[in-house]
Amino acid sequence: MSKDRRSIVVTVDGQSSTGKSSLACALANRLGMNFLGSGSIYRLCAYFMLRGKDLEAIKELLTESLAFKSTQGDMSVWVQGEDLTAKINDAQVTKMASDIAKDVAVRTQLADLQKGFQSGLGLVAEGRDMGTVIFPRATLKLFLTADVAVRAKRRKVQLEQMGLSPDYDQLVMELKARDHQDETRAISPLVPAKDAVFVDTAAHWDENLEQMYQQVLMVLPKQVMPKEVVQIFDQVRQDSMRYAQLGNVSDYERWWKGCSEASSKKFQGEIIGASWLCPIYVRDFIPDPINAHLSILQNTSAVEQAMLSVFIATKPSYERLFYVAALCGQYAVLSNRLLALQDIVG
Ligand SMILES: Nc1ncnc2c1ncn2[C@@H]1O[C@H](COP(=O)(O)OP(=O)(O)O)[C@@H](O)[C@H]1O
Ligand SMILES: Nc1ccn([C@@H]2O[C@H](COP(=O)(O)OP(=O)(O)O)[C@@H](O)[C@H]2O)c(=O)n1
Repeated sequence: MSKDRRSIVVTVDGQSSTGKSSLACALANRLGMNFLGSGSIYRLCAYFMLRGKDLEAIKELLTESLAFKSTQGDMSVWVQGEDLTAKINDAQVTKMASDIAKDVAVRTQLADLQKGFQSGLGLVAEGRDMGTVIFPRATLKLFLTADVAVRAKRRKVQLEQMGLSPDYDQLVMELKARDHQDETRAISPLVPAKDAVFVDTAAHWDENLEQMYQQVLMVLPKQVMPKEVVQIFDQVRQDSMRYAQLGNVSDYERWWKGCSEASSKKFQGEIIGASWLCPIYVRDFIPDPINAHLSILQNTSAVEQAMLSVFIATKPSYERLFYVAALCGQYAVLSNRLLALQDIVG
């Protein structure tokens, strides 16, 4: 069965403390998509079980009132309006979460809850089995890695910020033990999906986020665009690179004019309003507005960013939107007239 073009899911799997939840939550915000923190769901389940609640009641409670919030590089978890982030990160809940995660009844109930997050514009789902078990047909599967020493150091800082006092050596031992337990369990073990893209998160947080965002930009348009738009897009991409190398803008404009007229005829009525959207977004992505026209030609990923932004901003049907976005992309790459853009933006 082919992947459903309309359903965008980005999965972020990986070992403990590689940055799954904080990076995936920030990525979801940047993309304007829903976020699912499956690790927190296992932690909450353990937390409420320790307080005597049964699985059904926990599932109901979380379905009704679970919320994730992203705050400056960290993610917080709220249930019934209460921030439970620190409480679900203490050592007892952490160990219990990994223990109950081996239980098939727990996994089945929580799988239903997790799949329910797939609505709206798209979903970024974080956890250990998001790409392998819960969303095997995801649009993009990222798998985060980092050395255990790096992870333990980060986890120590994170827990200290929550008011806890962890010991570094103890954390290294716990991380290794939990990784081993998660990797070797019989159901849904922590393994990279066959089609996963690896991201080493040893780098700076912003750099990791940018890298993940660029991965989305690379796959998303092709995943959801109709074939004929993919062809247009590829052509724009190739030609823009060629012309950027040659520095020959006028030939490029001539080509675009013909192409644009043909597209306008083909998608008549579909492109209303599109011509002004793209310049606004491209302007936001280009750090040096004076040389924006050159940057656009030299940096084709700006076109992809523009397309994605238009997609996020307008939210109509994917088909229609990507006709618009592809044409916006052409416009951005080819128009090459900063004054005209400013005139349009006003
Ligand atoms: N470069 C980085 N990449 C990912 N996380 C980082 C980075 N630098 C610091 N961190 C911090 O590491 C901690 C662990 O990240 P978290 O998202 O909770 O990991 P996980 O969900 O994989 O256990 C967080 O406090 C996060 O802000
Ligand atoms: N999709 C998931 C997410 C978490 N889990 C379990 O839940 C525990 C806590 O997950 P977490 O993502 O909050 O843990 P960290 O990676 O933050 O250390 C893990 O040790 C796993 O055993 C899982 O089995 N499947």
